[in-house]
Amino acid sequence: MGEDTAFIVNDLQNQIGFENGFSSKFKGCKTTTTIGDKTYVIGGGNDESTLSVEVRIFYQATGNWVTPIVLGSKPNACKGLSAISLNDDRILIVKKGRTPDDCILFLEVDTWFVREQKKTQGTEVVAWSKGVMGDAEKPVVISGPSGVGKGTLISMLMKEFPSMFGFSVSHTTRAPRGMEKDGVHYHFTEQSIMDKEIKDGKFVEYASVHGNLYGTSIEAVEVVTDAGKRCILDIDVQGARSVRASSLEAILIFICPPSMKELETRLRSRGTETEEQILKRLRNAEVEMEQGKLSGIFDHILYNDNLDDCYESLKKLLGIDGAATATQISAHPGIDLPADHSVSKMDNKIIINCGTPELEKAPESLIVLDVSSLKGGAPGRTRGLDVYAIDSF
Ligand SMILES: Nc1nc2c(ncn2[C@@H]2O[C@H](COP(=O)(O)OP(=O)(O)O)[C@@H](O)[C@H]2O)c(=O)[nH]1
Ligand SMILES: Nc1ncnc2c1ncn2[C@@H]1O[C@H](COP(=O)(O)OP(=O)(O)O)[C@@H](O)[C@H]1O
Repeated sequence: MGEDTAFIVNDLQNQIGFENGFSSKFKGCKTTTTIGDKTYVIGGGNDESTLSVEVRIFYQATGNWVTPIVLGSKPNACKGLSAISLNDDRILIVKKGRTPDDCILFLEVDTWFVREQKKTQGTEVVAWSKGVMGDAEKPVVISGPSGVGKGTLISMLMKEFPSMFGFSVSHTTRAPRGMEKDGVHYHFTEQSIMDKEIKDGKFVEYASVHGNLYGTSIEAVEVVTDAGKRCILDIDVQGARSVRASSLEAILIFICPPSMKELETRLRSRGTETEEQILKRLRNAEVEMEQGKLSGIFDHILYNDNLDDCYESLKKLLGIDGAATATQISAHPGIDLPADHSVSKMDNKIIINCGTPELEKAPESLIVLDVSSLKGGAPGRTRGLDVYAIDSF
């Protein structure tokens, strides 16, 4: 059994004077944890309404401070913050809050996602990820050639199960079609802006498709999961390959047309592309079909011949073909963690003591966080948490 108590911030403050790494406005509350020769100082100010939790890294070997690039949604500053390292690749942060995704957070410091970002950025990178209870349903990736019916199938799913599924709104540099709305169908953007956001690590994946840039932002996926819904992504084969290699742990489905002739008919009858664009999409469709069927990227292949039949098969794959299983992902139970708490680690369990030390006779209340089944660092989310409370002892 190993035990690893959370750092006492003042000790490190005295030893290395970490005020150097923070501006004076971050005087309020900080916590630290050390992994190897790096000490991560994580802190926020006293004004909870305006500031977010900031991160600095102190290199013990050289005595240097680094301000890393911070990806993901920064949590708001608050008074009670504790940090504890898990497997040397992420730091568990516990803070005052009412629900697990509000008070249990992870700062990824050496996960696959962060290592990839460090390579791209050439500097220190850390990423915030919210703790998610249990095995939230995996995101669903739908791919297939232009005109095969991806959008139609996704619309049917969202219409029948509006509280269960949420669409990941991609960014694209292509022009909007007649009925398309910015922020609903796509975030329509410019190449230079999107290039910068990609460089800043804001995207889970991106690809150049039919001459335009398309990408899924971390935020697009987070917005859906924050609403307690299962995320659906409509992305091309290159994007699906990136997702397959990532920690997103999605189910990947490729939709095939009954024939190339029928694909052309659908594309033409949709009437949204110029002749030149149609020809380009049909040429690309040949390659996409080959990669979709043979690459091993996809978990399932569906043929969209008769639309209703294909939709029924899709629901079956997602486990929602019977009314009994068509339930919404349940909301998180509240845990109401106070600012005044202490955190320690025993094996795969984090023990959060919410007792009030000043009141000697007050019953101690423990919250136990089981981290033995953590699933990946899906950008923005770390699944597989089990949280339970022991009221008093
Ligand atoms: N990699 C990637 N591909 C995307 C994304 N959003 C859309 N796509 C793909 O881009 C391609 C073109 O999409 P679109 O212009 O809407 O045309 P459509 O395929 O005819 O509906 C399709 O294969 C989409 O699946 C994204 O965020 N990432
Ligand atoms: N099974 C089907 N049979 C006939 N037409 C279909 C079928 N599925 C979709 N369509 C039609 O084909 C066109 C292209 O579908 P869409 O969903 O826009 O494709 P994608 O999103 O894959 O580009 C639309 O006009 C749609 O109504």
